[in-house]
Amino acid sequence: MGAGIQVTGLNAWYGTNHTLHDVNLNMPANNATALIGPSGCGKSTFVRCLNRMHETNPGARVTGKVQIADLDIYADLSAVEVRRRVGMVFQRPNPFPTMSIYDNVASGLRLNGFNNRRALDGIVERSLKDAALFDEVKDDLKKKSGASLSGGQQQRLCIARALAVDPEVLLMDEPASALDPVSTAKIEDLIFQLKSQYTIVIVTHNMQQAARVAENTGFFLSGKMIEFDATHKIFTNPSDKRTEDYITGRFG
Ligand SMILES: Nc1ncnc2c1ncn2[C@@H]1O[C@H](COP(=O)(O)OP(=O)(O)OP(=O)(O)O)[C@@H](O)[C@H]1O
Repeated sequence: MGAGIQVTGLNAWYGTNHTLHDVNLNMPANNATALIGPSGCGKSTFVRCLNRMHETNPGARVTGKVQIADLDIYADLSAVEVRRRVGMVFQRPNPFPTMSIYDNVASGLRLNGFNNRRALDGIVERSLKDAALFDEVKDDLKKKSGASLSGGQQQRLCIARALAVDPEVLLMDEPASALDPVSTAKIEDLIFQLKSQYTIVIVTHNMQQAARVAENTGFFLSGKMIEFDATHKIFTNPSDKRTEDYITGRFG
């Protein structure tokens, strides 16, 4: 099951560059939340604070609180435990190119010391099915490398790899922006299905995509969360003039 995410007073810096300013946000479990806003407003930085990746940048700093279910991810869990619970998919599909499809999906579990072959077979199959890729690759699991797949298939492979360790949250940073329209539609369908099992946070520049997949949408500007509300409200009747200017294309 997915877990809700509660962010309170979150600030983030790269060195002296204060990038996120006092962000407060409540993302319900088993929903998709879309994050929109102009380039450089801090969307990626924000999602990287949700799985403690931000702190891997030299000189980077985070203050405030991020709770997943009832656990404070900075106080109660190690970074490794957080990344087990919070999977991430990036803009460019990044499968391990020389590993087989099977080994790509199994990689996270093996890294955690999980080696039961029969159980691994079951998890790899389930993860590929959940990522809507199994039928396309089932005859080549151990024969083909991750790099031999199309871009859209590679992105679904990366989703399967993220799902294999059974996370509660899936972060997706512009997961379809490098894909063609057919592959994009598949990823959007997938997000819809995955919501029943995971809480999804998706960064997107595509407002139609946000409207299609997300129950709630947050609008970032200059590192601040300007408005967070039901997606239909954000796109039809936003409360803040700056949100309205952005969604109507008056700036950005
Ligand atoms: N590794 C880094 N080191 C220093 N500054 C960074 C780093 N990554 C991002 N920044 C800065 O942090 C700010 C927010 O960037 P971020 O990538 O979070 O924005 P974004 O909204 O995701 O942008 P885009 O939509 O273009 O991906 C920008 O000013 C950016 O220059």
